[in-house]
Formats: sequence, structure tokens, C-alpha cells
Amino acid sequence: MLKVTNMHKNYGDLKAVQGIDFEVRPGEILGFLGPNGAGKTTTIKICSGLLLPTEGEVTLCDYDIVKEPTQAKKQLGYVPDDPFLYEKLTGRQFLEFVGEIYDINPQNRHQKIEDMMEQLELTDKADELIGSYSRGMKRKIALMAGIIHSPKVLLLDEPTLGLDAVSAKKAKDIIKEMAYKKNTAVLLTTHVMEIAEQICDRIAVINKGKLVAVGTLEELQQKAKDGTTLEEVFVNITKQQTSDLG
Ligand SMILES: Nc1ncnc2c1ncn2[C@@H]1O[C@H](COP(=O)(O)OP(=O)(O)OP(=O)(O)O)[C@@H](O)[C@H]1O
Repeated sequence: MLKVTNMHKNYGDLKAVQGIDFEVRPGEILGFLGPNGAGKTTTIKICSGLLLPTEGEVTLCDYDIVKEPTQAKKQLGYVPDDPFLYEKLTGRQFLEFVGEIYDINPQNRHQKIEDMMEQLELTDKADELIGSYSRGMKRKIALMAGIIHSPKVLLLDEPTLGLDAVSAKKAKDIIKEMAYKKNTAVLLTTHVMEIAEQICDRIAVINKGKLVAVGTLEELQQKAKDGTTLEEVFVNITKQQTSDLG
């Protein structure tokens, strides 16, 4: 599971994340919602070990991401919003390479790649260079690379960005499978309210670097007092906090 305690991140004078605490339990999908610049990507990058926090602690299955990065990263799958992929490799070669890094035995690796390619409808393009892929196809490869080793903690930054409706549905199914069949703790950021409503067990709302609400959709509806759709709840909660801050 993923545990974040009193996380702060400053970029120079800018306090991008200001003391946030949350947990994602095994088998749970937590959606991270917030306006542009709220601190979502910063938080997810700190959880992945790509950025150091200014203060606070992140543990993945009880391994501290700063003090025990090797152990912590073994538990982790991370799909950034701007994934780095080797464009001179084919999709299949890239996934074989990632699978080898995670020490997955060749038989299982080949099968897993076949299955994922089939599920995300990329089998026809598996042996073409990643450099020739569309943006959506690249994102599918990044998602496959993030889950190939069945991580215990999965971090997804805008997982359906650039995917067509059918592919987005398949990506959501894969994310649900990871949580509900493999017991993975999933943290995802999204701007798409439907995704939060459809697949997240709990939702955390972040605004100006602070967590302003965490709970199920029903709990957030009560907190917002007004509004029934998640979009209305989100607007009300962030508006309330903005006026509280002055
Ligand atoms: N490398 C950086 N250097 C300086 N400031 C940064 C850096 N990265 C992010 N920021 C600032 O930190 C704040 C939080 O940014 P972050 O990318 O975490 O927000 P976000 O919630 O992911 O936004 P979006 O929804 O627009 O992707 C913003 O004000 C942003 O300008």
C-alpha cells in the first residue's frame, strides 16, 4: 500500500504541496482531482521517487521511497503523463526490455505482452517502431510497461489522456482488474470527472497544494452540501476552499 505523511514540496518560493496526508490501501483506487497547478503531478512524482519531497515521508509497502528507493521501486508501477519511450524500438521490443529489467521469466513475459497487446488492440502494431506510433498508441505502451510486473502500487498520471473512447474503456478495465483481481493500490490523477465517478473507490481533492477533501463520492457530496454530480461537488469544494484562503 501507499502512505503519504505530511508531504511538502517547494519550488524556490512556491509552495506547490503543503503538508498532505493520505493512504491508498491494497485493492483500492484513489482518484486525485484538482484544478490546473494544484500539485497533483508533483505529488505523484514524489511518490514515484522522481522528485524529492521538501519535507515528509512516502512509503510503498512500508519501504521509504527516499531511504529505501530500490526496495520501494520494486513495488511500483508508474505511468507518467509524458512517458519516455525508446522510439527506435518496436512496441514488443520495448515491453520485452522492461520485462527483463523486472526479471520476469521469458515465457511469462511473452505471454503477458501478447495478452496486454490483445486487450489494448495493439497486436497489429506490436512489431512496428514506437517512433511511428500515434500519441494514444504510445500511451497504451506506457500503461503496459507500468503494469507488466504486476506492481503492488500503481501510479497513473492522467491514464486516459489521448485515448479514444473504446481504448479509454479498456484502460479503465485494466486499472480495475489491477485493483480488484491483483489487489494493487492504485493512485490516479484525472481531470475527467466520469473516470473518478466510474472507477475510483475514493476521491481526494487537492487545491493550491492542500488536500481539501478525501472520501467516497457520497461523502464528498455531503461535504459540498450543494451539488449532486461530482463536477458540481468539485467546483463547490474548491470554491469554498479558495474563499476560505481569501
Ligand atoms: N519543476 C518545476 N519548477 C517550478 N515550479 C513547478 C515545477 N513543476 C511544477 N511547478 C509548479 O508547481 C505547481 C503544481 O504543479 P503540478 O504540475 O504539480 O500541478 P498539477 O495539479 O499536476 O496541474 P495540471 O492539472 O495542470 O497538470 C504549479 O504552480 C506549477 O507551476
